[in-house]
Amino acid sequence: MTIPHDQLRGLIDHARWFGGKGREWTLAGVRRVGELPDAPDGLHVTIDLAEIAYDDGTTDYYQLPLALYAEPQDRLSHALVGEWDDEDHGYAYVYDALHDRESMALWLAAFAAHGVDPARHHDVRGELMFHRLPGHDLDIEAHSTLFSGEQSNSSVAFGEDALMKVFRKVTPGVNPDIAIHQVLTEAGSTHVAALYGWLDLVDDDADGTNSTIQLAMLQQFLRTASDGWDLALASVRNLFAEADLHADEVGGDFAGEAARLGTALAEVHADLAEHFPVEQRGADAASALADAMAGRLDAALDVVPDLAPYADSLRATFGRLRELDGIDVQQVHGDLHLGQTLRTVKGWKIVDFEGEPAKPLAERLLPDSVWRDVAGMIRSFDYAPRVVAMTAGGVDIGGEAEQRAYRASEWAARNRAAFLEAYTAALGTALDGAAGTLLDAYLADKVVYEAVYEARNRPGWLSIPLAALEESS
Ligand SMILES: Nc1ncnc2c1ncn2[C@@H]1O[C@H](COP(=O)(O)OP(=O)(O)O)[C@@H](O)[C@H]1O
Ligand SMILES: O=P(O)(O)O[C@H]1O[C@H](CO)[C@@H](O[C@H]2O[C@H](CO)[C@@H](O)[C@H](O)[C@H]2O)[C@H](O)[C@H]1O
Repeated sequence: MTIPHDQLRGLIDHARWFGGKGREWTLAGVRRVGELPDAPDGLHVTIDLAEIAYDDGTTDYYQLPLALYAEPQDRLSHALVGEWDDEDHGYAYVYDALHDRESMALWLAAFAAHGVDPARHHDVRGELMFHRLPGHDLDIEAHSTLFSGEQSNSSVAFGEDALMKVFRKVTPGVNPDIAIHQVLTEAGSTHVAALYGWLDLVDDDADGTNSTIQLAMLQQFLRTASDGWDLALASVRNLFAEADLHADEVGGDFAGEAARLGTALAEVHADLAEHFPVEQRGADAASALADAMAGRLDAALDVVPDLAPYADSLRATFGRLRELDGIDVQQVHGDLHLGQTLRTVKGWKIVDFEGEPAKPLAERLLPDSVWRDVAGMIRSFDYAPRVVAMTAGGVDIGGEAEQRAYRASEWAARNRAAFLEAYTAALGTALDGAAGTLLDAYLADKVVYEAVYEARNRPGWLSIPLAALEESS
């Protein structure tokens, strides 16, 4: 019997990493693409690809690492996907392998055994290829722990040594997260976690050609790092707790960190400009970009009708971009926000160079303007105080909500200014007319993207981008 679709549908539908929420879809097929070598008796660790067909005719593929046990595993009851008569391995109790230390140990061992020697890149099934960069000995005794956060992919830490990110939505081609981490690691950048390795699926197409799907990456685990988003929220809470003090007078002021983030981003942009193509594009590129942004707005209006009152003003912002003589483009992060930054004792690190999860992979490695990343961070400086203000709750005694809104704006403006000043100073650029127009357009495009993202993933937070639009209208 092949894999029963109804059991997998439940897994996919409820997963945080499933990007098709809010759309009509069917599970069109499930294909086994790999199996990890050296599993003990009674266990098979497989990788399947689920084909999701949407009612608009488009298709996505999601990676499902599974653990097929001959016997039920009580310790994994929380990760049970179902039980069925597996085509390859007979009757099996099937679990999400990322929750299972036995299965993850096999993944790590495969990186250790097959990754470094090109002659041994191939796994026993001949489709999975484990790669490693030299310079780090993996701790193969380390136990795995699955991250529980809000993620588009799934991350598993191995002790204090390594972090493996398993890409969920996969597509043939180069994954920017791997490509960019490889370049920045080899360039000695101090602002990323070093890349240790990655896993490819070499897929034989029906016409006999090969295409590679990148399934996972393994990197340095920044175990003691603090998430930039959490640090920002803590700083806002400090400010809100001191009703009569300003941001610069409160202990947890974030402006120094915002400035250091600006410098870190500038250094990453400089490294990316050195190692990936840089182009100066003409007026056509500016107008094409404006059209793309306006197109995204039109599509967003169908999903979030609440955007309608702001549509004219947003279109005017994109219209100013259309008038520019040209734009400079290079490799950028593509989806930067505070949740993609980690504060370590050695400074800020930037993570997750995969770009915007909603975009096709091929588009995400295309050069873009650095102002896209700058806008992403600035939107995050706007989000953090609004989230704290929104969740502060309680009865509004004596205009507390109004006071909090005022202080939220103060926090956002202070950190935006510190970040921008440090960023432009480090690169020797200025936020002149054209750059200002670009930044405004990217800010508008991001707020539209956020409205759709929140409507689909966190409807309770849709008010955040809408409030930002209201404030600037
Ligand atoms: N090298 C690392 N060490 C420690 N934590 C990390 C590392 N890379 C990412 N993280 C944390 O893991 C979480 C998910 O990482 P991310 O790359 O953003 O995944 P996704 O692509 O699923 O969004 C984030 O909260 C991030 O702070
Ligand atoms: O981290 P991802 O690449 O999956 O990015 C997506 O999810 C983000 C939320 O986790 C989302 O970011 C938005 O919410 C953040 C707070 O949770 C906020 O700091 C960002 O400014 C805001 O855009 C991101 O847009 C989305 O692509």
